Amino acid sequence: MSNPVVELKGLTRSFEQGGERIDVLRGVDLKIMPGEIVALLGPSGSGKSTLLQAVGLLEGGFGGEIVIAGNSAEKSDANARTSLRRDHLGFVYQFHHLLPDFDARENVVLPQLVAGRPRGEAEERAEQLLTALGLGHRLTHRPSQLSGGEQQRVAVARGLANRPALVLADEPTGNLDEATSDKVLEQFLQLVRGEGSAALVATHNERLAQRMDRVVRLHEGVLG
Ligand SMILES: Nc1ncnc2c1ncn2[C@@H]1O[C@H](COP(=O)(O)OP(=O)(O)OP(=O)(O)O)[C@@H](O)[C@H]1O
Repeated sequence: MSNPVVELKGLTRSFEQGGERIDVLRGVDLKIMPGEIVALLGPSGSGKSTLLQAVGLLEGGFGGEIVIAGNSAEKSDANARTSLRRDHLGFVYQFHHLLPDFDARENVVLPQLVAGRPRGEAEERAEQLLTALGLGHRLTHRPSQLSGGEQQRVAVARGLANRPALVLADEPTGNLDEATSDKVLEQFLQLVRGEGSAALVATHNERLAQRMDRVVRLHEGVLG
């Protein structure tokens, strides 16, 4: 049997606020297998973003163990963690964070160049992903020339560009109206399934969560 793409064992995280300690994550256990799409539900402030930041290896300060594709993050130095992130993970945020001075295609090309892919191949991949998302006619538009839904679809293409084993998505459609949100999420799920990637998708939205393979709920610092 293959390795889980991510395994969390007893993950903890506390913050100090006004001299008071808040235990946000109190021992989170989670295992995601290749190709599995998991919805992470929980009310505002329950720690969904904090959990995604842990898995994304973007911040320290966590207790417990994070294993990405068989590699323990705790046992890796900063360079090895960067490689783990680059080789295995993709990110889609609620607000797209696209580079404003670059067009849609270039926003999807750049992370591939950083990962060492030749420009020609990177452009081909960017065009393929953007076309699959219905943006074949928007390749040379800059973010400011795109609608909110279009911007978010470019962010989806960028998150998938390097064929990550696991896509981490934090409220990927949270800033869109309901109809657009449904459409973008449907395209996101279809593309992730087609690519065979796994995904961990934080959302408040129970209805959208039901479209995924499995739902986990964050409540009082643990997953139920
Ligand atoms: N850097 C920080 N310093 C202090 N407290 C923090 C920090 N980051 C998060 N918190 C606290 O941790 C708790 C969980 O925050 P988090 O953003 O993970 O929740 P969330 O479930 O993603 O919420 P939302 O759905 O509103 O985005 C909140 O009470 C928040 O105030």
